[in-house]
Amino acid sequence: MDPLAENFLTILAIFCLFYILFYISKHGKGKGKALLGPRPLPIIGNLHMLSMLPHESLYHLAKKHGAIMSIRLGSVPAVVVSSPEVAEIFLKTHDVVFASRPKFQVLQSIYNGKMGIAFTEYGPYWRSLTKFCNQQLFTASKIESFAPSRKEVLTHFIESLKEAAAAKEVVNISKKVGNLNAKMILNMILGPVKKYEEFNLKEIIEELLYMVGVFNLADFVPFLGAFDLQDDFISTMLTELNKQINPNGDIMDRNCIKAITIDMIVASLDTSTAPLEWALLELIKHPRVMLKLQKVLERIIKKRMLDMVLKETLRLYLVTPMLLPRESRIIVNVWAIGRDPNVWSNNVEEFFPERFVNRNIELHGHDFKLIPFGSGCRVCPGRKLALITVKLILAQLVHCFDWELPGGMSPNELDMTEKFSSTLPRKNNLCAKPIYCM
Ligand code: HEM
Repeated sequence: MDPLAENFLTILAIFCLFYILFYISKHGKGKGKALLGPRPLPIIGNLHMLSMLPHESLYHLAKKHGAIMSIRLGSVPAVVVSSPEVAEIFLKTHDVVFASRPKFQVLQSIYNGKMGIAFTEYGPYWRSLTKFCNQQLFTASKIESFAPSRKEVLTHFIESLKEAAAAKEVVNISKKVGNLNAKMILNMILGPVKKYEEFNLKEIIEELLYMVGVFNLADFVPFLGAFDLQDDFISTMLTELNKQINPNGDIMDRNCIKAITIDMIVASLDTSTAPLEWALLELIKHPRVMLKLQKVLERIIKKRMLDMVLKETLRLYLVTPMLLPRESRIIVNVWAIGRDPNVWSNNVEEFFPERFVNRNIELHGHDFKLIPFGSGCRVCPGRKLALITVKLILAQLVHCFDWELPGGMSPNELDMTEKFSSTLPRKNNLCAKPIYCM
């Protein structure tokens, strides 16, 4: 971005931040008081107050200090947002001002100098790539054109579960569902599965999510040449190869296509698997909801209950509990918003999908009570694809099978511990015995 424009946006961001803080101190609960927050220590600021699950620590701090709270991450001041009203001010009213991402040095080498979408600063380059993705890759017709490929992968998956059911085997659902989801999505991004299986991409990506920065993906994924050129995302991007994408002279070159591909793969694999695991786990824990869902799936009116189960899962188990980082150090704690009793009533901790009956809350970032995909211009561009994949897999898992826990374990004994990685998965894999029920 032009340095002048960058400076201007920074000044504007600071101005808006002060305006918002002033507005809230005048009109909010703590009328007349300065912005509250826990007292920072020298050098480390409030870092000592954050546990391995920082969204939870921030949630408890916000209960004490308010829905907008100042903290210090070392010497860096940050503002933590924990209510739908304040989230709306940052993500809608002043969206563009807070839309940039911080620069992560370590990512420069991974992306080989050319960034993709997810970690790129807000500006003409990001806008052109996002526009291209929305208009060429994530269109309804493109997603629909992969329905037969999704169906084929799903049929194999169901067959393998049927075999496990016949043999009374316990299956590692986390792993199986992760592989299925990866196959569905990678088919769409890279082309036919056989080709990338050779590179063990799933494991490479998992490692990347943990150890961002220690390898160059291109070494492991001999770029492009290995893939069949069907109408997958890569071949669509290749139609633009070396073309100028905006009047600033940015070019869609190989590195740019590579960076978008890395973004899509990293952003899609575990993100879609985690909600599936959590949803199935909650359904096993709540046979009442499981039965209700199985019954409605037998009838035509299946969509609504499935939607409600998914919304309830995404309310309680946020894949990115604090969205992706924003340059101006705004932390929107969507995990805390999902547990706000003022929004969800006192049974916030309970898995109760029926709370969505007669509540017209959608998942696309317009309703700030539930924003698992973020909101505003940085909203997740893959959300429609993710919702289609997750619903399709969940419906099959529940419609075709009952699930029994191994070793006579009761649902209440299920381990609900979260693991803090970029996608907040369960700490331990979910294992259960499928019982074919068709
Ligand atoms: C259940 C699955 C998913 C969830 C919960 C999810 C959630 C999110 C969230 C919270 C953000 C950040 C929004 C913000 O900062 O305001 C994001 C960004 C992004 N997601 Fe997803 N995502 C999912 C699946 C996918 C899939 C399937 C793809 C692509 C194939 C994808 C591609 C991206 C990209 C490229 C970005 C960066 C957007 C930007 O910075 O402009 N996501 N996602």
